[in-house]
Formats: sequence, structure tokens, C-alpha cells
Amino acid sequence: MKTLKIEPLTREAFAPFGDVIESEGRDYFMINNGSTRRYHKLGEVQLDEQGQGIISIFRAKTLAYPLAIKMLERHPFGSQSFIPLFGHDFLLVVAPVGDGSMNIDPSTVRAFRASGRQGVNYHRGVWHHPILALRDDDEFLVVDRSGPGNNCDEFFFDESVQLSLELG
Ligand SMILES: NC(=O)N[C@@H](O)C(=O)O
Ligand code: NI
Repeated sequence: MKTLKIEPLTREAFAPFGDVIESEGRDYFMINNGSTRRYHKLGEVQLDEQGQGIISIFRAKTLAYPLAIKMLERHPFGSQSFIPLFGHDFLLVVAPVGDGSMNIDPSTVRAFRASGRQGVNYHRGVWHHPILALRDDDEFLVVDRSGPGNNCDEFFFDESVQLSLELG
């Protein structure tokens, strides 16, 4: 059993997987006659030609911990972002796009803890666990792709691969 180390979410550490959506420490410029900071283009919505960018809300139940990480999923046709609406921390488990095949090297799987002031934008094809809320019925604004085709591949690890996520 390998317990994943939960890393703090930083722009640098998360770069192989996507963008961190936050204002802390980020550049901005003033708009609205000087009353508003615009933290511009913190992430990009990635879509295929037939895709449409849509905005949804996910209300997520917490899962039981320690949690066995049995699968990850990816969205081959577009990015997917999660922005916490209630300001609570949440967890992320990710793996890089890799060679594009339906396979994940378990040694590349990483876990992060996002603060309630951080969102993430998974880039197209990045493997990730379905949303991991730490408060029951927590809500997230989700910006992702709608359109034709199957935009959700699920990969289940072999039973011999035992990855676990524990709360500190
Ligand atoms: N399936 C779905 O819309 N949710 C997942 O993509 C997820 O990342 O939570
Ligand atoms: Ni997803």
C-alpha cells in the first residue's frame, strides 16, 4: 500500500497538470476606473473544434478516508476547472497526460491540497480523480467542455496497485 504524500498546491508544482486559479501572488491590472483588480488569464479553457465551453456547479459529498485511489479519469477534448464556492480546502489526485495511451504509471500519481482560495484548471487529457471535497455538500464552479463524443476516459488501476490517500 502506498500512501500518497499530499503536497501543498502551488503554481509551479501543478504546472505539469494545469493551472492554479488564485489571486495570491499573481499579477493584475486595474479596471473599472480603478475600483477593481483584474487577475487576468489565470488559466485557459481548452476545447476541441466541436466543443462548447460551459459553466456548471458540482455539489460533492465527502468520501471516506483513508481513500483507496482505484481510478483516475481524463477529458480528452477539453480542460476542466474547479473553483471552490464556499472557501473550503479540497484535495486533488493527478497524473500527467503521458503518451496519450489508456495507461497510468502509478509512480507518476501525485496528490495536492488546495486552499479554499485556490481553484484548478486541469489541462486537456490530464488524469485526475473525480472531485475530492473535504466538506459534505461542498460546491464548486466547474468550467469544462460540452459536445459530441465521449469526453471522459476512466482508467482503473490493477488491484496490485494500492494507492491510498489519508488525511493528516
Ligand atoms: N464526470 C464529471 O463531470 N466529473 C468529473 O469530471 C470530475 O472531475 O469530477
Ligand atoms: Ni473530471
